[in-house]
Amino acid sequence: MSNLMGERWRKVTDGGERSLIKAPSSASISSQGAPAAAAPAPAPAPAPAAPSTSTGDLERAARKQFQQDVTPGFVYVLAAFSAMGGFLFGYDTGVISGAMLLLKKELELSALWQETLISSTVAAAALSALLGGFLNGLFGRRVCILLASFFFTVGGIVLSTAPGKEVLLAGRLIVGVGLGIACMTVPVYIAEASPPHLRGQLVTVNTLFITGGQFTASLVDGAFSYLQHDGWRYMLGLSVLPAVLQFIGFLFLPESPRWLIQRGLTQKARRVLSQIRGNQNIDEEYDSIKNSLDEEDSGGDGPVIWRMLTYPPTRRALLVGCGLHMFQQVSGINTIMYYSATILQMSGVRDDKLAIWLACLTTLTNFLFTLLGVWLVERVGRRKLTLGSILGTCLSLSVLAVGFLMSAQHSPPVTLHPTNPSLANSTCSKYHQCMLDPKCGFCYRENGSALLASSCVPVNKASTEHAAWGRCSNSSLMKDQTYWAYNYCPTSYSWLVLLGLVLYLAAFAPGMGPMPWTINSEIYPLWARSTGNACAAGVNWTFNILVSLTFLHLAQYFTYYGAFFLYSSMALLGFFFIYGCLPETKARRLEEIEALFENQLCSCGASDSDEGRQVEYIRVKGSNYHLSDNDASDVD
Ligand SMILES: O[C@H]1[C@H](O)[C@@H](O)[C@H](O)[C@@H](O)[C@H]1O
Repeated sequence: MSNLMGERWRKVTDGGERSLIKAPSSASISSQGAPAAAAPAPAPAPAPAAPSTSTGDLERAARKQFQQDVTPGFVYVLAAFSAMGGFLFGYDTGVISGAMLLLKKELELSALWQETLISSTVAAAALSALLGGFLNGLFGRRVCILLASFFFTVGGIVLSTAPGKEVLLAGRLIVGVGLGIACMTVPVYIAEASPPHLRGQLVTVNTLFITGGQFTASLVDGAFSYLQHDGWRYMLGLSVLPAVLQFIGFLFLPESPRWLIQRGLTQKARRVLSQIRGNQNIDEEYDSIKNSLDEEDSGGDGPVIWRMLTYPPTRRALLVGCGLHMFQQVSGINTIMYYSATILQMSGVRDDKLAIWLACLTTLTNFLFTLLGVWLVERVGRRKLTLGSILGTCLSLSVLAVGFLMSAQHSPPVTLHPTNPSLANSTCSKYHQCMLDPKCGFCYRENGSALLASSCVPVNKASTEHAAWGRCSNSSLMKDQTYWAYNYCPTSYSWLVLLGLVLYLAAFAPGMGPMPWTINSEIYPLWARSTGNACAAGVNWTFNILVSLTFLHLAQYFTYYGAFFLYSSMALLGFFFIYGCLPETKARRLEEIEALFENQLCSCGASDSDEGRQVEYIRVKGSNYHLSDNDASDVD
């Protein structure tokens, strides 16, 4: 279990074999591989002895040199083709909201069918992400990505040609299976093919493509919303194009070198490594992967998930990985994306078409701030980026909640009680002010900033765009500055809600959006990587569905501001979790990262101050020693 020390082997040019790899923090040194709970408080790392300093310098110089070598363009092509999986993820999850507006009219879908069509994809994705872990280990990353693009293609064709809702459901399920496999495989494949100094950036590009897919979906939704008949077929079917492109691309792209080495296909692995590293010397990287596999102690026999749970470093990594995905979802990103149209309506955008186009602004903002994340990830590191992001997310959610609270407290009063026989039975008649009640809407006239003749009326069950009866029941009656507000109330605090929305996206998108995917792709040792990512992706989709299905009920029983305060408290909890448990993985080789989880969870905050500190190990006649424990003359 020598890699418990974070120790790895390097071949040096003079033919001697020396290990002088930095350990993650002083804590892991003091424990010397002993169970972390028993480890004393970490002592400051002693200064390395002279001989190792020079070799350490060599090591650093070599690493710097490696980073300065021009990275071959091939790795970018590989990342871009892989990230098309991310694009399809974003497109297929994003496009359905616009398609549903047309579908429900054309196929006369009940609320239950609408919900089923939307959530079936997410549920299928949750299950197939778990299955993807198994497929990844068995067939490799490349085959899994090919499989995912095949599912996306078939799903897209089925959806665009569906004669009825049952076939539509089948299409959505097929797309969901593709989604689950792609979302867990793509980050792993990119991480395994990237050089360490670019890994964070290239894996984060995958999330950039997710948000790019969501943005494209909102544009396509906007464009085809004018095509009332069959517009949804184009919306749902367009995803076939990138899926086919990815499939063709992957016929020519190589398998992950790390998976090949794990399967014993070493010659092939060397060939692939040379191909993706261009003219660089691959011996060092090859040896490091090979040695880490040879030294790997996967905690005994049994299914991988069992071995992960019974081996403390992987158990901790799994907890961190799944926790990150859980906090990503419970801080409400998908509610915000879904709810942005309403937020915009609250701010006075009443025209439906305009609201659709403005919703593109939300997805564009998400995309642009994810781009900021791509830029920041290798500069500030994963830990600081995620911490800053979740703190900002927590604060902006509070701004949103306060915005909703103020709007509720200054809700416009009901001034007109129209007489209608059905009114007597309706809960809407009991309200004295505009209320967010799924059964009622607010019909009013506006004169400048004054609201006149305002009444609370039941919503038309067939279309929430109109009231069940009265002035707001028909567009032709709604002249003379008469408006129908459903799901929102006219308010003068809409600016606060809008500010909260923009701040939220600016804070969430660079960190909490991409980092759970990026970090999960790098924290597990090779033997546990597919399973770890599969579980984490499963957690992501499970909480995604939980949060989106509960939002409306939450809002109903808990009020809108209550729901956002709840998300904000979740984000605060997430901040403490990340502060305590997430170590920095920036610029480390994948093979070094396991060592970061040797210490007890929730000791990572302490390692902030250790950043940049280099502690070196040497291999001495078959044993591991910290250099300071021994006479430097023992060194081989
Ligand atoms: O990382 C992504 C991204 O941030 C998306 O915008 C969001 O919709 C997904 O649920 C999430 O996993």
